[in-house]
Amino acid sequence: MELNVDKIHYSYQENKEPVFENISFKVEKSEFIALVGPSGCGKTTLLHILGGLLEPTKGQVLLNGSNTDRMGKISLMPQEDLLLPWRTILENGVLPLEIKGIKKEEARNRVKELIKEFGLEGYENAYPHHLSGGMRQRVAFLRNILTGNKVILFDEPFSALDALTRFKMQKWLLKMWQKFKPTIIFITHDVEEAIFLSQRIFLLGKIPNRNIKEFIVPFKYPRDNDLLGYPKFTEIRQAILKGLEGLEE
Ligand SMILES: Nc1ncnc2c1ncn2[C@@H]1O[C@H](COP(=O)(O)OP(=O)(O)OP(=O)(O)O)[C@@H](O)[C@H]1O
Repeated sequence: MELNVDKIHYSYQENKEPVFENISFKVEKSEFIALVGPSGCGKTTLLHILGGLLEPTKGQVLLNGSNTDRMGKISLMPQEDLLLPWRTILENGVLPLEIKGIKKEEARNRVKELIKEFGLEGYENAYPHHLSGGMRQRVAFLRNILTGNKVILFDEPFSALDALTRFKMQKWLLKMWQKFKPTIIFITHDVEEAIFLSQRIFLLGKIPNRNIKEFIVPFKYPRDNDLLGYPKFTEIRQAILKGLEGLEE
C-alpha cells in the first residue's frame, strides 16, 4: 500500500505551538523508510497520525489514494511488544485470526507454519516471559503479518535489545520484509540502524524547521555487515549527523 501525506499540521492542544506544520511526503508500496530526528521533534506523533490513532489538525493522509479510516489497515509496533502474558506464543499468534473469525484449527495451523519461518520453533507452548526480547519482537511481528495489514509502523522496536541481538534482529527484519513485502516506516535514534535497514531516510526537523529532509540509501538487498565499512555508508552517516547537529543550533 502506498501512503501519501499531504500538508499535515498537528497540535496537541488548540492555540498551542504545533508539533509540526505542512509536512508532506509519499511512501511507495513495499518501501522501507527510516524516520530519524532529535528527541521531541514529533516522530512518534507522526507515526500515530499515520496509523490513525491521531487525526491531523490540518491536511490529510491518503492510503492508496483514499482518505479512509487507517486504523485496522496499518499496524503499529511499539518498543514494548504488547504480547498477552497469559497466552502462550501460539495463542498470542492466533489472536488476529480469531478476531477475523477464522476457525481455531485452521488458525493454529497457519500460525504453526509461520512460527517455524520466524525462528520460533519449539516455543509454541512457552509464555512470553520465557522468551528473550528479540524473540518476543518476532512474535509481535508475526502477529502483525497475520493481520494482513500491508503497512507496518515501527517505533524504536530494537532499542531495548543488546547490540548483538539487535544486529541479528535487523538482518532478520530485512529478510522478513523481503519475503512479505510490507511497506515499513521505522523510527530509530540510531543513524547506522537507519542506513543499514532502509531505502530512504526521513530526517524530521525541529521547531522552527519542522520539515523533512530526505536521504537516499542506494545499497542493494540482501545487506550484510560489510556495508558498514563502505565509504558511501560513512558519507551518508556524516550527512545525517550533520543534519541532526544543524537542528540543535
Ligand atoms: N499526549 C501529548 N500531549 C501533549 N503534548 C505531547 C503529547 N505527546 C507528545 N507531546 C509533545 O509533542 C512533541 C513531540 O513528541 P513526540 O513523542 O512525538 O516526539 P519524538 O520525536 O517521538 O520524541 P522521542 O524521540 O524523544 O521519542 C514533544 O514536545 C512532546 O512533549
